[in-house]
Amino acid sequence: MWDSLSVMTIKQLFSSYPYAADFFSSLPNLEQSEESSVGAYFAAIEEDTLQDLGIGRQEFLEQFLSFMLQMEKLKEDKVKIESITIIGGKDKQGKAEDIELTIHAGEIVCIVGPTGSGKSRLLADIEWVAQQDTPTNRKILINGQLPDMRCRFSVEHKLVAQLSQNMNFIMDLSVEEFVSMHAESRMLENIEEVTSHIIAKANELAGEQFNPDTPVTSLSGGQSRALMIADTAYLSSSPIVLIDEIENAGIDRQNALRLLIDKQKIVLMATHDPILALMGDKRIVIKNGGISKVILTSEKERGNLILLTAIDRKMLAIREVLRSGGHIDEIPMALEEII
Ligand SMILES: Nc1ncnc2c1ncn2[C@@H]1O[C@H](COP(=O)(O)OP(=O)(O)OP(=O)(O)O)[C@@H](O)[C@H]1O
Repeated sequence: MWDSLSVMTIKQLFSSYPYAADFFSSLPNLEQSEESSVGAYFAAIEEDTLQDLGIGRQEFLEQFLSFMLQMEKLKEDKVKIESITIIGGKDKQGKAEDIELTIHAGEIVCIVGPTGSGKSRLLADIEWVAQQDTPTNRKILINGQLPDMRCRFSVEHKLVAQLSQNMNFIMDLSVEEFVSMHAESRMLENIEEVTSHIIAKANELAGEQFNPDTPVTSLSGGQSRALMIADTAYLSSSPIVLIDEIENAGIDRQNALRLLIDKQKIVLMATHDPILALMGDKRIVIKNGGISKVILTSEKERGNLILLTAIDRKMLAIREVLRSGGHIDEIPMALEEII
């Protein structure tokens, strides 16, 4: 199998692999600095002269496979997250935030509040595993305890997958190359199948279709978002998913959220959208930089989701007419019929 891997594929594998430098430094015959040894190995892969570094191509790749498996195992052992706890800090005026909120694996928690109130800040506190060292002075516990500090600063122990409002690609790759590189780094067997599934799902979410050979740099904001949502849903192993306003991206947001929900994960989502907010188990209300209350989604509210979804479908249909250059007065069913 290894012999059939092209030098290009091996290079792609390493450039997408976050622990490539750790792997290279675990190899023998490294008298130079870590950085130049990585360079030396890269050059040797490129020129197919690994033998000169005292390691055959097959042996090199087998060592890489076993290294990757060890890293995955380490990650699973270390990052079994059952809960996160937010311990209150202070609001923008310095008033104490009197709260201790624990969120368990499998829960979906929405964050609501006016523009500029501090929703993204709360997500950032969780992403950074804040320890009273952010403007809010909040503290985040993992499984009820102070976290292992490695999970704050190392890519290797990263707990969080984040879908932020702004998303730009800077790589010169096609959509297919981008997704399959990620799938390869996750050591999946059916890379082609997973890749085309992710691209198909992303296209379901995005309004305007794109192809596997579309360069990632030419995707629109909504298309990039759709691709990252599908990619996160199928390939991310992070136990916590943070989502900042999927509603603004012009994508099918209910479908997007359904994709991201995983019984094992903790999902936190900042939103201004009543439908998404009611799809959560509870919602954190932010006011003036602080958590002002936490509301459990009631059965009555859930019941209203049916009506809200019908209104939303109507609005989507109207938007479609608008997007395709039609007249709004052509909509057959009136909005009053729903309400
Ligand atoms: N408790 C706090 N103490 C000090 N600064 C804060 C606090 N909470 C939020 N901020 C700051 O307030 C600003 C606005 O917060 P943020 O961007 O999180 O708002 P938002 O609710 O996400 O807004 P939008 O809905 O427009 O995205 C940021 O600069 C943030 O760092």
